[in-house]
Amino acid sequence: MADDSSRKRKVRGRKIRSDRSGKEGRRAKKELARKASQARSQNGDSPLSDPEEVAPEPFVETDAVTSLRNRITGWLRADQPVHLIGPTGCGKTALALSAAAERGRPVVWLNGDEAVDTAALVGDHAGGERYKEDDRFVSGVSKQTEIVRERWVDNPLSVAVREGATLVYNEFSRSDPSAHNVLLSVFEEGVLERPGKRGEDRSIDVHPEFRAILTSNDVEYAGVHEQQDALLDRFVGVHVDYHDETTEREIVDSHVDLSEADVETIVKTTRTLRDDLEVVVGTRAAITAAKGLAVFEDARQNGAADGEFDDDLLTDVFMDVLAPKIAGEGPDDIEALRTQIAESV
Ligand SMILES: Nc1ncnc2c1ncn2[C@@H]1O[C@H](COP(=O)(O)OP(=O)(O)OP(=O)(O)O)[C@@H](O)[C@H]1O
Repeated sequence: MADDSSRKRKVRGRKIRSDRSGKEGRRAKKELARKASQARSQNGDSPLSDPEEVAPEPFVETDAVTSLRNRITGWLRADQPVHLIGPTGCGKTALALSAAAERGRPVVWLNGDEAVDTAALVGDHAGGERYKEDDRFVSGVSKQTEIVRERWVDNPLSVAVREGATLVYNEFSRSDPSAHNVLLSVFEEGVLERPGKRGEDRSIDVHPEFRAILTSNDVEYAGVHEQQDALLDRFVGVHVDYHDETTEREIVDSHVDLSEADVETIVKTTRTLRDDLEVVVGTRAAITAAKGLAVFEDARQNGAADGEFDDDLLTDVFMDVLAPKIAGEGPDDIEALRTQIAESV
């Protein structure tokens, strides 16, 4: 990505909020409150969130970030589900939530994992509701019958399609692909089937404002299921790579209290490690390293200027940050990683 610092523009979190002020915002808020309380009374605990609450904070916008987010919101306006694909920790979730917040519709958040099946997406029977009915046959003689009525609870996908929310389905490729069969008819026919639900309202018509943003790491990363082509074909795929160096500096700077020179060194080191190492070194790694370096008192040699960290400590910090990525490997691999980091630092 080009490093275009001359045209850079930075906006911190609250900007989304101030842009959305005024009448339209108030109306949207009222509708949200109504929807949220409706869904809560039906479901007990609603998965709907206020878009302002999900807006990531801090959120740095440079031209590169803004243009990516505009692509996402543009495709959503064109009624296309968007699949954000990119390496771990490059900023997919932040972009997805920022785009979802920008729409101003309620947001439903879902996290993919092995345990997600169709019922977890759509809904399930949550036991029976018991009540007693009195039958009076003859005056003075009564019979009580216990009735058990099945109680259905909608899960996030059903709530999202019914309420016209923006669904943010994070790491969706971690879920079993068969759980996603119900999504095909959502995107193709505008109908959500609720398998297991009996009666006329077994299916829900998808609200015209329903939109979906899905994120996933590139398929080569371990532990990820390959999803069915029929589903992937229905998404627009936006590839998100690591941000340019200026953007990455702005992002790290927004998360920690360090000088510009310190942040510059940390980001440069991160980017060198990204090129040199086989493990994934995302922006999250840079932020975590910066958080450590901000508190370790022995981070600098005596008299060192801003941006100059003690090499051994810098190695230790990046080692700690990246070690989880080789968890389970033998001592040789751990040592090899340390040597590589020390050389890059
Ligand atoms: N524009 C931004 N402004 C501020 N912080 C950001 C921005 N983009 C990303 N970040 C931060 O960078 C880190 C990684 O971002 P994020 O979690 O969105 O990445 P991801 O690609 O979704 O990661 P994963 O694949 O692990 O879910 C987070 O700490 C996030 O807060």
